[in-house]
Amino acid sequence: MSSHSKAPVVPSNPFIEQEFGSVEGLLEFCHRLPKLELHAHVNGSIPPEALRQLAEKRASETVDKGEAAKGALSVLDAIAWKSEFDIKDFFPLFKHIYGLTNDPESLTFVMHSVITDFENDGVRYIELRSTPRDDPSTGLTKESYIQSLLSAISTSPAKNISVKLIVSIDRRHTPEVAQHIVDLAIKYRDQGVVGIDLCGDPYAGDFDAGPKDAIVRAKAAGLKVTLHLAEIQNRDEENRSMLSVFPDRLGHATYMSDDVRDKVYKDGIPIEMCMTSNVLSRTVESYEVHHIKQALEENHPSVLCTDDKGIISSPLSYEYALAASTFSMTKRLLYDLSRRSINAIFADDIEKARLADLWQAWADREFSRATNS
Ligand SMILES: CNc1ncnc2c1ncn2[C@@H]1O[C@H](COP(=O)(O)O)[C@@H](O)[C@H]1O
Repeated sequence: MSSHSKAPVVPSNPFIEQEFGSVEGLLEFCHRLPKLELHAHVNGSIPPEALRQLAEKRASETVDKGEAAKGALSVLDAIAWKSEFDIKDFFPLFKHIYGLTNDPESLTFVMHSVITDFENDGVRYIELRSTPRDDPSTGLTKESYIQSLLSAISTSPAKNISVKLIVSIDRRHTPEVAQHIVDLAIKYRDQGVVGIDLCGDPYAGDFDAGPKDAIVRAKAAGLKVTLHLAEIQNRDEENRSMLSVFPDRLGHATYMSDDVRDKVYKDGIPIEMCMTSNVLSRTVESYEVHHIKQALEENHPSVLCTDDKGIISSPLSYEYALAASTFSMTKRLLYDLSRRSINAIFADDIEKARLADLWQAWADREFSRATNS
């Protein structure tokens, strides 16, 4: 098996040397910086070591589950691809992971690994998202899937991170399934569910004929909504229809026509930016031309996120470091970017105030230290 790929290389330049001393200094700062993660898919965020452990455990079990293990090991192999990768190669990987994360025990293991992994990277608040699934082979239902994730959140050993759940609808889901998922999100909203996401292969499904009505109902019920929008080109009609449901945040928002971008910017809808994921899946050519550049220049609310950290191998601290290196961002600008992301969270004002205090205390220590030294 090929070895697992490394996190992206953060290039140095004179600005980085002046502001952070070195790339190591930059990475150390970005690791220490308190961060929020608002766009992370659970099954795409499983640390490779955890996936391997799960696969090895399954391989030692029944014949059928051994097949699932083989599939997952092939994902670990695929993770070493990088240079030949494309967004169309991405979605088939998940069916292999799903063969392993299909009962409460494995879901708990996975959630604990994912949460601890983000905590260890200095993430202090996370909204994890996941698509509820049935699996007749284990008796898993969409409802027991959500219950398993929520119960894993409450038993997580990670104590320095606050965790919420966004329930995802897949673009391939029928309107009935989408409505059922919204029912479940409403049912569990007092237990940690904060919103609904629309995700999945952007080449599949049809927003108007599929999940739109369910998402309108979710909004009417007071749930927050985030939509993967414009991840690929030539979806202008769909993008306009998506904006008509008043999403609270957008994922990616890469290929917006002028009128769509004008509306998104005018309405100040925060965008979850996943730079490495976009570059590796080739929906964006390079970090330098990533659309976060324009958003930062125009002061549009932008949140740095990882998307599928288990597959793309880039922790959130690296996304900050890459932004600093690419767009010459100072320590203060990185802090402000992270701090402003608090405004975009789906949790209530009490949680926002708690986080604001946490961030302020960090800044007081960090920046007075810098002034005093
Ligand atoms: C590359 N960018 C992306 N664009 C759209 N959807 C994505 C995605 N990355 C992941 N997913 C969605 O998240 C699911 C895996 O996590 P959960 O099973 O929900 O936890 C994938 O099946 C896909 O539907």
